[in-house]
Amino acid sequence: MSFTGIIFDLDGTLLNTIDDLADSCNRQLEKYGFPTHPAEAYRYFVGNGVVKLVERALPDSREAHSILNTFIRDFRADYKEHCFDKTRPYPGILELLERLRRDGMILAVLSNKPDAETKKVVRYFFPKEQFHCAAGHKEEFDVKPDPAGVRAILKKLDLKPEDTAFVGDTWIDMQTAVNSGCFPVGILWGFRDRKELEEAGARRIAATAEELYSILRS
Ligand SMILES: O=C(O)COP(=O)(O)O
Repeated sequence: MSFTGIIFDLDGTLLNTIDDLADSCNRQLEKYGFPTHPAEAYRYFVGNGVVKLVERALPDSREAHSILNTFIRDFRADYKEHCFDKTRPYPGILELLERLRRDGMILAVLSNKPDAETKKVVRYFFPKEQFHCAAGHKEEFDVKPDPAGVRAILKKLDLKPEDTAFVGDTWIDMQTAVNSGCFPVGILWGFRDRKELEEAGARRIAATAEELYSILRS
């Protein structure tokens, strides 16, 4: 396969965001008097966007349902303040992106994080010219695995799905690739395991950033 463009998932693929997401959400749970969760549990709460994350973290009670929207607002405000505390790029990621950029690849990010938070962390952790486009979830699109977000990026960057790889760490990302006609590449350093990626349609799977480079440039 030779690709012209690569779209990356963000949380669990480029950045290890789990501790800041868990800390922010747990702070709100404490504030509202609900039980908190270990950071490990958030590996399965994260992936389908902020609404699902909060629904999974809150108890299934009338009281919790009634404060859902306020809770989401408070969580987002807190996360915006703390999204750089413990978050870091995974090993080898900065070098991998720089190599791909020097090779002339067109690089983009598509996250289920809200668009404002996505742009904020991408601006903070990566050089300005690294990505041709970085987008999160916007009101006008459904979240991944709906292909609308990918289609908007392909259109904006004048890329064809068959020339584009989609790289991610969850079934949601692999299904997004399948649904949009991009080539699904799974990675193993994120929040989920090989079985989940294979069952969701991953065509190749990388265990290290070096291996990912070989897959993307083979
Ligand atoms: O915020 C989420 O649910 C996940 O974000 P991601 O799409 O970058 O993994």
